Amino acid sequence: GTVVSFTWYLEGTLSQFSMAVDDYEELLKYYELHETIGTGGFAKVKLARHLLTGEQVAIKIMDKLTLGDDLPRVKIEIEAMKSLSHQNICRLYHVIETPKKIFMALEYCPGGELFDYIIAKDRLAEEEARVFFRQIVAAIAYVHSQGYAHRDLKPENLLIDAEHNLKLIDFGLCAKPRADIWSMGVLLYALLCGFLPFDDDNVMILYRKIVRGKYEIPKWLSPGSVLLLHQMLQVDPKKRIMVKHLLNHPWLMHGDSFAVQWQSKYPLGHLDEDCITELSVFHKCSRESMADVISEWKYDNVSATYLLLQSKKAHGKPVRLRIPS
Ligand SMILES: [NH3+]CCCOc1cc(-c2cn[nH]c2)ccc1C(=O)Nc1ccccc1
Repeated sequence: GTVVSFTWYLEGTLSQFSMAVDDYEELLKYYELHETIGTGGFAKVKLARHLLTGEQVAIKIMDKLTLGDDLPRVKIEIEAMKSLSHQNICRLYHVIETPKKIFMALEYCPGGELFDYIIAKDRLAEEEARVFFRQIVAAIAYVHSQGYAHRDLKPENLLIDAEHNLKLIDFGLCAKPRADIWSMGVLLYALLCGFLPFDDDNVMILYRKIVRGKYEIPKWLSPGSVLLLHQMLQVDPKKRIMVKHLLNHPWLMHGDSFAVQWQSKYPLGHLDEDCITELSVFHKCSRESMADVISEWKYDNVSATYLLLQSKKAHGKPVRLRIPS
C-alpha cells in the first residue's frame, strides 16, 4: 500500500541523487565548487577553486541527456580548445566526462561579458574600442593560423579577465573553413556604436538588411572607422578585407607604433621550467618524466595543474602547489 510505494519512491529519488553525486565525485577530487556565474543554452558555468594551486577557474557543466543533438558541438569545442593556447582565448585546463555529465575547467574571467560592458557604458570611445579590437583581431588571426574559424563571434562570446583583456569563448560552431571577417565588422560596429548595424525582430527583414549591406553611420564615427567598417562589412566575401591586412591596418595602428602581435605568448610546444620543477618535486619524479607526462596533454589534473601554475607565474604569483590537507 502507501508505505511500500513511498519507500519505493524514496529509494528512486535517493538512487538518482546518488547518481548525480557519483557524476561529481571525480570533479570534487580536484575542485571546490562555488556559485553559478553564467548560463548559456545547454550549459551552466560555476565558479570553482582548483585545490592544488588555489587558482579560481570556471567550470562549464553539461548534462549529456539534455545536450541531445548538441553533443557533437561540445566535442568540436573540446577538440578545438585543446589546440588553442593564446593570451586572448579562454584557456581550457581540464575535461572530465562521466556517464551523465561533461565538465570543462576553463580560465576564469571575472570581468564578465563584453556585451554587458558595452551596454553599461552605452558605447566605447574609439581609443578603448581600438585596444579591444586589436585583441579580437589577434585572437582570430591566431585561430585562423591553427586552421580554424570561430564562426560565432559576438559580444556575448568575449569575456573580460582580471587585467581587462578580452578572452574568446564558445568554439562550438568552429570549423576548418574561414568565415569571421564579417562578424568582426559587426563586433567593431557594436563596440563603437553600442547597437548592431543590422537588427530586426523579424528574422526575414533582418536577413534582407544583411544581404542589402546598408547600415546607419552615426555622426560620432571617425572617417577612419567608417572606412574600416566598410571594408569588413562588404556583402561579397571576395571584396572583404583579409585578416592579414587587418594586422597593420591604419585604423588599428593609430597611436600604436606596431602591428597587432597576434602570435601566442604561450605556444603549446614550450614547457615552463619552473612549473615542471614544482610539479616534479610534488610528484617525487624526475623533471624529464614530468615533462613527458605534461607533453601528452591529456587535459586531466596534470594538465590543469601545469597550466594553472603557468597562469600563476604570468600573474606574478609564486609557482607553488598546496600540500593537500
Ligand atoms: N555567454 C557566456 C555565458 C557564460 O559562458 C561561459 C563563461 C565562461 C567563463 C566565465 N568566467 N570565466 C570563464 C567560460 C565559458 C563559457 C561558455 O562557453 N559558455 C557557453 C558557450 C556556449 C554554449 C553554452 C555555454
